[in-house]
Amino acid sequence: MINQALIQVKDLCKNFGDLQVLKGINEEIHKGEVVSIIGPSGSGKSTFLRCLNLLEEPTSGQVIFEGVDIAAKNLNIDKHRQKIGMVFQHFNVFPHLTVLENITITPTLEKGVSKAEATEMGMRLLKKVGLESKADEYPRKLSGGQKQRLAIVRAMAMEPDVMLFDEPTSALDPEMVKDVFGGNQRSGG
Ligand SMILES: Nc1ncnc2c1ncn2[C@@H]1O[C@H](COP(=O)(O)OP(=O)(O)OP(=O)(O)O)[C@@H](O)[C@H]1O
Repeated sequence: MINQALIQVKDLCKNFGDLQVLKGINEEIHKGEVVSIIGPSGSGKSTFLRCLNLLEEPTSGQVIFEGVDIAAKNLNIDKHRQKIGMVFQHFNVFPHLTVLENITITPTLEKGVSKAEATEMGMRLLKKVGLESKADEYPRKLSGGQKQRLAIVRAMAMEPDVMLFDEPTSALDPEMVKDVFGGNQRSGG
């Protein structure tokens, strides 16, 4: 299909008990777009992102990813999640693995990439974000911004179709985002 949206969100609602957090969201996101979701604390930004990879189950509505409804019974949710890189609010890097191992572990375990190939890709990604000299350090020795960059390249190592950042955009260095991802930027409230 020509110009099909990568992600289509249709009338998405999410309640936690009596609390209505998402009240009928409609949105389309296309390949190459960089979209920011802006809103007050507690307004549902994380909940929205988590609905996109079914970390939260929507109360109603649909999320269509690459033309497939992610709630479809026959959808392989693990395969779906592999296509979506997620950078969590507190970066969630593995403290017991080195910086390089943080990047190589998932592609080798989940995608069958060889250790040598994963290492080569890991070093390439670390170079891209200026962390190649930290490859053999443990994350506790990294600054907050460096941990963030590690979390980003770790997600990118799975070569996802989409990257979701569940963190304040103010914490993201716009130049770095542009450099690493390119793409068109768009903000949505
Ligand atoms: N698992 C849950 N159970 C019950 N309530 C929840 C749950 N997760 C989130 N909420 C509530 O849903 C609302 C939206 O939370 P969410 O984390 O999506 O907000 P946010 O916009 O990402 O906030 P912040 O900017 O502070 O990170 C909040 O009132 C929160 O307390």
